[in-house]
Amino acid sequence: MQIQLLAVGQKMPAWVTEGFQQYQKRFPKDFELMLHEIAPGKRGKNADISRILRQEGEALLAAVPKGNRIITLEVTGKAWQTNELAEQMQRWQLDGRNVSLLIGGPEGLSPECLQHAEQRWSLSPLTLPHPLVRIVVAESLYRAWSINNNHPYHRE
Ligand SMILES: C[S@@+](CC[C@H](N)C(=O)[O-])C[C@H]1O[C@@H](n2cnc3c(N)ncnc32)[C@H](O)[C@@H]1O
Repeated sequence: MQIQLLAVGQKMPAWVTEGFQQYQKRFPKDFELMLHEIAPGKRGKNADISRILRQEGEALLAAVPKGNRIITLEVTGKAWQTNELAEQMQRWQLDGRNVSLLIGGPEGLSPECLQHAEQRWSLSPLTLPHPLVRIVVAESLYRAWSINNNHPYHRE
């Protein structure tokens, strides 16, 4: 299966790119984690934030391949424990569709993105900076994958 990580934010510092790739490269060929970055809107002095949010949301949704399961990353989403995430991953695989995980920009995700979500995933009750979110997501997915595949990465 393919998991597409769709994130608002480009031109990340090297530590973010390296951190994400550290985990991305560990997945086998039949379980691909792909990153698709969306350009953030320009937030000038008098920027119309609701318009920017809507445009970022449109760009995110336009990048989702038809039929994918959409899961939004939200502070107020469901906080899965690692074994629960591993179970979710098994369900996603049985379902046969690929998955798109949506990460918002500085003001979060647009209402349209939230409406399209089949599931909402929270990593923590803390609001995390969006560059960090993609790394934590990649590591958490890799850990869940390792549980489902009896790989020694995860230890109880
Ligand atoms: C800087 S945060 C946006 C904060 C914004 N005020 C909000 O409430 O959504 C950028 C993005 O990172 C993701 N994010 C941040 N913290 C998160 C958490 N604890 N769990 C899941 N996603 C998180 C969300 O997708 C969010 O849209």
